[in-house]
Amino acid sequence: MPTEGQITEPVTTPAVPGPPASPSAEPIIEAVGLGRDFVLSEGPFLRRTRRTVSAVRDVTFTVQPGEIVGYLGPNGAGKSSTMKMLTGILTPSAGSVRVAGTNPSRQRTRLAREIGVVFGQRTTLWWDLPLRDSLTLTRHLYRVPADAHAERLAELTGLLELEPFLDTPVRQLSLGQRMRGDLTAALLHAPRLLVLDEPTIGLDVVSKSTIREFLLKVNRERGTTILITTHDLGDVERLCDRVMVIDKGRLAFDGDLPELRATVPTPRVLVVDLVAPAPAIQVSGATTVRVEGPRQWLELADNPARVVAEVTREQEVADLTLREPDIEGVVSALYRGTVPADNTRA
Ligand SMILES: Nc1ncnc2c1ncn2[C@@H]1O[C@H](COP(=O)(O)OP(=O)(O)OP(=O)(O)O)[C@@H](O)[C@H]1O
Repeated sequence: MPTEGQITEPVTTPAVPGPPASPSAEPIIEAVGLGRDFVLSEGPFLRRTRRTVSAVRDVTFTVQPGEIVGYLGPNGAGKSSTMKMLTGILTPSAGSVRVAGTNPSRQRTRLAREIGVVFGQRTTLWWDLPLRDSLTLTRHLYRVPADAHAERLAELTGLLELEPFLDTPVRQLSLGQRMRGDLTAALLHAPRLLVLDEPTIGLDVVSKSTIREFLLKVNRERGTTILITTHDLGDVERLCDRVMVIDKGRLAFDGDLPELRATVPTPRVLVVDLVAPAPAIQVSGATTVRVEGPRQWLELADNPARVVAEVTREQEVADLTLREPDIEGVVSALYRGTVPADNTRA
């Protein structure tokens, strides 16, 4: 079904994918002071008032070729509005954006050669056609040469295990199968940039894992840059070199996962399994925060090696696990606004 993200004009495409990105390359995305307002009419007829909602405000960032960047934020934060500006669906109200050397809203056809877009909640495939026919139509839309199409389709079919359902109408595919089809359609013209809006939404753990591993492979082997919005922090942990967090339209964080963890003082936790239940362990440099039978949880304020040495010297230990700060806790603290909004690179 055509969606607002679907490309409706035929475009030409190079026959072979470009080489992996070099570190000195130009940014593939460059947003400077990007903003988007919506004017809403509210209230009863004849007494309508106009209100302006700033969905995106003064957002500045660059993405380099070959990066995998997560674009996170709570509901209504401005993620989709940003994605729509990057893909040319919306025109910015303020600032500027360049994507793959184009002005997205003015050069949609040129941009379409360079990017692939997947919206997890919608499909760009033809609902009533078998997946194979849908992908053939995509080939014509992008004017991919037949031999290059056959080669890429074979490669993507192998990687995403599409063979068993290539001849099934799209409407009969499971969500996970459809998503694999959508990813194939988005990549058949070998774009340099893949923009993904919630690509794992509603999928089971196996399908999520298949898609994550596939995306990593595409990034590593083809150098495809990936920008992904997701509410699934498993996607972030497995895929993203870098995350940006947007909140109330503004960029609240831009950095890598260790930097993100460091924004919230969440201690590391040592989980100790004793051979038998015992009173709460007392060691310097750690606080026992929970005891359940033989298992105890110690929040570390000190070097784990020193605490582990002391615990094992004084207790009969069956097993030990060191848990890094939970990324989910860090992100929800950011969403709640308990972290100062000055953690951006821009
Ligand atoms: N077409 C529109 N008209 C009016 N307001 C809009 C429009 N699109 C978005 N908004 C408003 O802009 C703000 C940001 O919305 P946006 O869809 O970009 O958020 P989001 O981060 O993608 O949210 P979600 O995670 O729920 O998809 C919200 O307040 C939303 O109501």
